[in-house]
Amino acid sequence: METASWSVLVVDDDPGVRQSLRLCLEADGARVLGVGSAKAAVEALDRARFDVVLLDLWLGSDSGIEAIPDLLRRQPDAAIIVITAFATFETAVEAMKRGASDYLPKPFTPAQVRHAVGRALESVRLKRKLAEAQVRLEQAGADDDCFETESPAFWSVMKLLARAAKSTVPVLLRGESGTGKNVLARWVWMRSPRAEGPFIAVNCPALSVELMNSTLFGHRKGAFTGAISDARGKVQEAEGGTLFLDEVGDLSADAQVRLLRFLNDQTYERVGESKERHADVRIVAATNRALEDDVRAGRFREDLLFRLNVVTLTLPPVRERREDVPGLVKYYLERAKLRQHRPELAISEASERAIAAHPWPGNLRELRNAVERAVILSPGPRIEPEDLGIPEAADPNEPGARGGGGAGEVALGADVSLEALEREHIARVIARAPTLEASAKILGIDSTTLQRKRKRYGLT
Ligand SMILES: Nc1ncnc2c1ncn2[C@@H]1O[C@H](COP(=O)(O)OP(=O)(O)OP(=O)(O)O)[C@@H](O)[C@H]1O
Repeated sequence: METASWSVLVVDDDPGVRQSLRLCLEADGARVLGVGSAKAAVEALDRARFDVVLLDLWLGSDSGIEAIPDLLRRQPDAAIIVITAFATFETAVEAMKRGASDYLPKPFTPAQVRHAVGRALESVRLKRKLAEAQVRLEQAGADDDCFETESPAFWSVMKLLARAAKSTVPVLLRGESGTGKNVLARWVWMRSPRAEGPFIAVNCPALSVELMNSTLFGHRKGAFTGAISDARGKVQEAEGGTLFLDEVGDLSADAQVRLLRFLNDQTYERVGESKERHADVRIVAATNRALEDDVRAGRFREDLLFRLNVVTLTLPPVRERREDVPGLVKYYLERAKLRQHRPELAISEASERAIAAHPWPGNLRELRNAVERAVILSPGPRIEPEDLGIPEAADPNEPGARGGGGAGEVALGADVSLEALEREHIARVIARAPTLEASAKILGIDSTTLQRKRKRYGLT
């Protein structure tokens, strides 16, 4: 079946079943490990990477179904195929809900096992290829950035930004996740008189509260346990250039005080030192939160907000710049075709309709990932909606097409797959809930399952 090295974890309390699956899959070139309990499966996944897990649903006193989330938490990109002698539709649905990718009823033939594992392996490889492509895309940055626009909302942002770029005043970029705040922060720097200086980006939520001040402002040797030598902070690294504070609302109270002082007179002190230092640094900050709410809740200093707010621009979400979508798709498509060596690939009319109807809650990031995904996945000469991972939209020329549907609407009971319904529902809940935790709560699933589903549906 496969020549490259691949691995399967068989989880079954019956040694006979483990042995026969091992023989069948090893004959095809798999590395197979058999274990008899959910606990042993978890330990195996902690120790080594597996492509496919064949999981019996009845493991003596353990329940295979219960174990699925735990197994996926360890290796989210592994495919789990559940096997059981008690095949019922309900257990299959339950297993899928918890993240299994397929279902194999006992008794099964070697051919059925090979077929199911082969399919799972293919999807695991595609998933990994997509994840790698996504990482490469995020790293590629400027190569794929497009600032042409037909949207009055985006146009006025760009016009103001171009003016602000020439000065040294702080800029605050607001907007939903994926609207391009990081990209525009760089854009400002590149068009500013400080383009020759450094661009230093700090992702504030990634900093631990304990190390936030020292990361930003540096520290003196011995200032705290682990401070084994003097260290300069990001502010000093950004001397003569621009310091970009992404998700600035996540700064600790103490770091907010230090930043406010720095914005007032460009002075600061390293942690554990009383010597006043000076740096010539322009601050660009971004947030996808309503900082005014944080001010009201006492989480963010109002005086700091006023200082950061000198030029504030709110980037419109994709649903409010729909006129740009066809141009952006064309732009992403041309580049993705070059990258993936598929110059002949075209886009179907059904895909164009689906793209126009989809709400794109993940904004530009989601749009670009969907196009890249489609260029990788599309088996034929034309990209179809399923390659993009978005639901089909009704054809207005077809008799019986539903009228009055808003952007991206998927009607209950219409000709749509359960998967499309689930995707759409998750996308909408994420778009309106304040946090991912809140979204998970509304959806009745845990945050890890939500993360996995977001990844699967490209809802980044
Ligand atoms: N001007 C642009 N042209 C084309 N694609 C863009 C542009 N801006 C952003 N993108 C795409 O969207 C992705 C996300 O952009 P970016 O990280 O700047 O968004 P963000 O608003 O900072 O998101 P987050 O709040 O999640 O950090 C980029 O990697 C890129 O694929």
